Amino acid sequence: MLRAQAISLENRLSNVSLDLISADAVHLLGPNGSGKSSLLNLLAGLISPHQGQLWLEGRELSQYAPAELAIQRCLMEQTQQSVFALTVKESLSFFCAERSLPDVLEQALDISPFLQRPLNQLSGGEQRRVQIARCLMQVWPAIEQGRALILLDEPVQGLDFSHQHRLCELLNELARIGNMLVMSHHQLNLAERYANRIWLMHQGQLVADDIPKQVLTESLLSRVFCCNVRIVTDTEQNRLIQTYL
Ligand SMILES: Nc1ncnc2c1ncn2[C@@H]1O[C@H](COP(=O)(O)OP(=O)(O)OP(=O)(O)O)[C@@H](O)[C@H]1O
Repeated sequence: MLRAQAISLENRLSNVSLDLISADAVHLLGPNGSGKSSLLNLLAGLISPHQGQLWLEGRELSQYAPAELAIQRCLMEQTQQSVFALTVKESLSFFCAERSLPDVLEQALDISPFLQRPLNQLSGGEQRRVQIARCLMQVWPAIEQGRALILLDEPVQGLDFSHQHRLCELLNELARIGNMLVMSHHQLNLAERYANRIWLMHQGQLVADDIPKQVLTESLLSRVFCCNVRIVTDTEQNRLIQTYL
């Protein structure tokens, strides 16, 4: 379990309290600048709150040694550029020692066709898929045991629709076996379909923490995103969220 109690970060986050439990698949939503990346960095233990406290499995997050955290929680940052001219394979082994790519990652992320190619010559979406694989492989033994904390900042950015769905299916499966997942993004319909809980940020505050049906409402989304939002239901009773100015 990960618990944040009244955490604040100067001018970025204000008085955020939340609990993340085993098997949670949380989608973190909110307008640009609302504090999503800041919150993920705090939950990862990369920065410390100016006020409030964070606990991971009952222990203060600040008490964990970096090496201890590195085998239990992973954070994929929104922008991550390789400074080395490595192939995809070299890049994966550089970050993940001798581990080979697990089959479930390969099935969802389709990386093997470009394993021998230089990372910096891949398309944006292909690079993103490698970045996700690298992040998950960092904590793969913990993931297999269902005790990892997986934090992903905009992992679907740049992915085509098929890979967006395949990634969300994979992540939900990892959550189902006990891992804790938080992923930020801007795709309301993905959150509706895949989140078991949504955290909605607005101006540095957590303004909603609930199941998709409670958070994804026309009135709340319109207010937070300053946009018109319409929710329609198709013939199979799926809710589809439309946005327009
Ligand atoms: N390192 C930093 N130091 C000071 N302020 C920062 C820093 N990084 C971000 N901010 C500010 O903190 C606020 C929250 O930024 P954050 O990156 O957390 O938002 P976000 O919700 O992830 O946005 P986006 O959807 O654009 O990625 C913004 O006003 C931003 O300008």
